[in-house]
Amino acid sequence: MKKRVAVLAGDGIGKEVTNAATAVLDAIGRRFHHEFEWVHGLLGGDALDQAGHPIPEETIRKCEESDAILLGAIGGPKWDHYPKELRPEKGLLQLRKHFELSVNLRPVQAYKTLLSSSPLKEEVAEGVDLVFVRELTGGLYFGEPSFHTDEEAVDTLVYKREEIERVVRFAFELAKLRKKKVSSVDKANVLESSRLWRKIVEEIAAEFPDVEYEHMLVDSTSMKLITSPASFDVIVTENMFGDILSDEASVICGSLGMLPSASLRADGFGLYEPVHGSAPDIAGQNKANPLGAILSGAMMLRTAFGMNQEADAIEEAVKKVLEAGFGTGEFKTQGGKVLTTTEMTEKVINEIECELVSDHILAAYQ
Ligand SMILES: NC(=O)C1=CN([C@@H]2O[C@H](COP(=O)(O)OP(=O)(O)OC[C@H]3O[C@@H](n4cnc5c(N)ncnc54)[C@H](O)[C@@H]3O)[C@@H](O)[C@H]2O)C=CC1
Ligand SMILES: CC(C)CC(=O)C(=O)O
Ligand SMILES: [Mg+2]
Repeated sequence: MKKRVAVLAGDGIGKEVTNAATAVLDAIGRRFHHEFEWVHGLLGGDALDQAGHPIPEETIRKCEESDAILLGAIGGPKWDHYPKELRPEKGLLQLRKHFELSVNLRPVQAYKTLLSSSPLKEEVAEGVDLVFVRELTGGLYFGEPSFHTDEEAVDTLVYKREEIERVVRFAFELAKLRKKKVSSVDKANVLESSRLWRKIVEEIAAEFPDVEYEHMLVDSTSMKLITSPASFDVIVTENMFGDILSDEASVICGSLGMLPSASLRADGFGLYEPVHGSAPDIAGQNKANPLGAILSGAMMLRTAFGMNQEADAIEEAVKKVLEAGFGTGEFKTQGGKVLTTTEMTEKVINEIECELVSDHILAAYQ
């Protein structure tokens, strides 16, 4: 099956981890007889430098003509002084808005072999398997007016009923397929938008009597994510809270570099990217953990193309490499082996190709 994927590598480690993801997906293509056509486009600071805009028209067109979007990361100090409309981050926000990618899934899983790398006690991190369902195209990141002068600064937080309904319903549907628990996170003791959010959660919860739900305030949620992360199943929340809490939760499994994500439109079209940013502190050093990007590739296979077996193959390969004690430099590996980005990518590809050999052997004796 041939699939066309727009690849927007972006800035900093975005390029390194996206190369890793496409190399792994090519290995999957060889094993399962799929062809991926990679259509490269500019986004972020790189686009600003080369085309004068953080999201050129041509990039939008390439994405429109593709079956899915694979993204690295954007931004960096080089572009921080640009006016807000030209900042790399604005390019990413416009992309999300243009494609109406309103539901952002960020799964967090504790890998047994990485428990010792978690800043949490092993018994606290163990068994964590939760997913953030984050609203992605509303709230503070998009509200107008938004400006600052030397004397004042304004950001606007607006949520429309339908924006809340869409993401909350998605969270309940997802919980039905998992452990049947939704934690809705807001700041309803202070914010009007959170009060509407809470009301809508109650309405939608009534449609899902078999799903348990709770309302939680964002401040105490940030504490509970650290003290009892395994108590969560599906966490649904608005744009900024989801952004912050998911970075916090990433360290449960030892590194921000491990977390993948999918950003989905109502019809299933999606963008797949690791949760982390462009990491200017390690960019260009072949140090970045590529697993968040590689696992985002697995999410793409499963969600965009219905390639479940292929997605499983990537996730299994990642698990095996971690179980063998390999990790990238940011892990506090205890006696494990530290790999570069390219070495880690090769290890994952080797696992996939090793299975290819055994598939061939099995086929010969069928
Ligand atoms: N989706 C995106 O493209 C995002 C872009 N950004 C942008 O990235 C830039 C840097 O932001 P930061 O706050 O530093 O966040 P960051 O996520 O880039 O980095 C935070 C810390 O985590 C480490 N880290 C991140 N990804 C890693 C990986 N794959 N392997 C190993 N270590 C990793 C970095 O080295 C750094 O110490 C900013 O310009 C920001 O706007 C930030 C978040 C998301
Ligand atoms: C870079 C921003 C636009 C958003 C962000 O940090 C994220 O979506 O994780
Ligand atoms: Mg973020």
